[in-house]
Amino acid sequence: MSAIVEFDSVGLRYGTGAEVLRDLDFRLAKGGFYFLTGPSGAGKTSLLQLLYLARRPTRGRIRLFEEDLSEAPREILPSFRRRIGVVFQDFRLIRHLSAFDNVALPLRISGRTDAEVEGPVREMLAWVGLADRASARPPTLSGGEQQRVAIARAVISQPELLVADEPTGNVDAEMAQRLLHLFSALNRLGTTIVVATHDLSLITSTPGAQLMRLEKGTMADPTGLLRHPPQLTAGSR
Ligand SMILES: Nc1ncnc2c1ncn2[C@@H]1O[C@H](COP(=O)(O)OP(=O)(O)OP(=O)(O)O)[C@@H](O)[C@H]1O
Repeated sequence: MSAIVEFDSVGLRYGTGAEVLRDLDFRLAKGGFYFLTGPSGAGKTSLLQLLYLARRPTRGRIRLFEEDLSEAPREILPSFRRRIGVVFQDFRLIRHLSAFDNVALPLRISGRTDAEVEGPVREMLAWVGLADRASARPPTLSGGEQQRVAIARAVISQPELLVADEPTGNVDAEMAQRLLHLFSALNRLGTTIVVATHDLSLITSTPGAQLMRLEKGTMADPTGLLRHPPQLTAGSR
């Protein structure tokens, strides 16, 4: 089985509190599209933070990109993080950079020249409906506009794994569908997608996507599909 993510008996606690994630055992297939749902406080953001290596589990093992990273030295984590695109719930845009420069950042970090960055960034800003806001700085953008910049930044470098925390929470239904098309297009190019959302319309309009549901820190997996996902390849749906 080709898994991009494997959780084995994973638990997470903050400080000395009770575990907020418990006994997580699941695999995500390379090239899959997953929605993560569950009530507020169920642990969705915490689980995503484990996925994009912002936290380490307090118990169990996590394999990502076929490497066991549970106890990997901190110095090697940035090289893995660069393979992951993240849409944070609170956007985390760089305030003093324009929308254009925020979106360009991952490409510049990977060594692209200004000439190579220009076209893709303009195209991506146009796709998320912000062609005319390229030079605006985040504090002058609305919440929905900031969210779209954050999404553009996360997908621009076609990461192997995209992790998005409520990525359509601040946009209207039409824009939410448009952003979902962007995720689906990225998925067809091979990116594995994990989206935490409460928005059922996103889930029902994405055929082939799988649903993960967290309840009080544990994963419901009644069909067993998360432990034994079917083989998926890019473009298979
Ligand atoms: N930094 C932290 N320190 C201590 N407890 C935390 C921290 N972050 C989250 N928690 C607790 O962990 C539990 C899970 O929170 P988490 O934010 O992961 O849930 P969620 O499902 O994403 O919720 P929501 O849908 O409201 O965003 C909650 O009980 C929360 O209070």
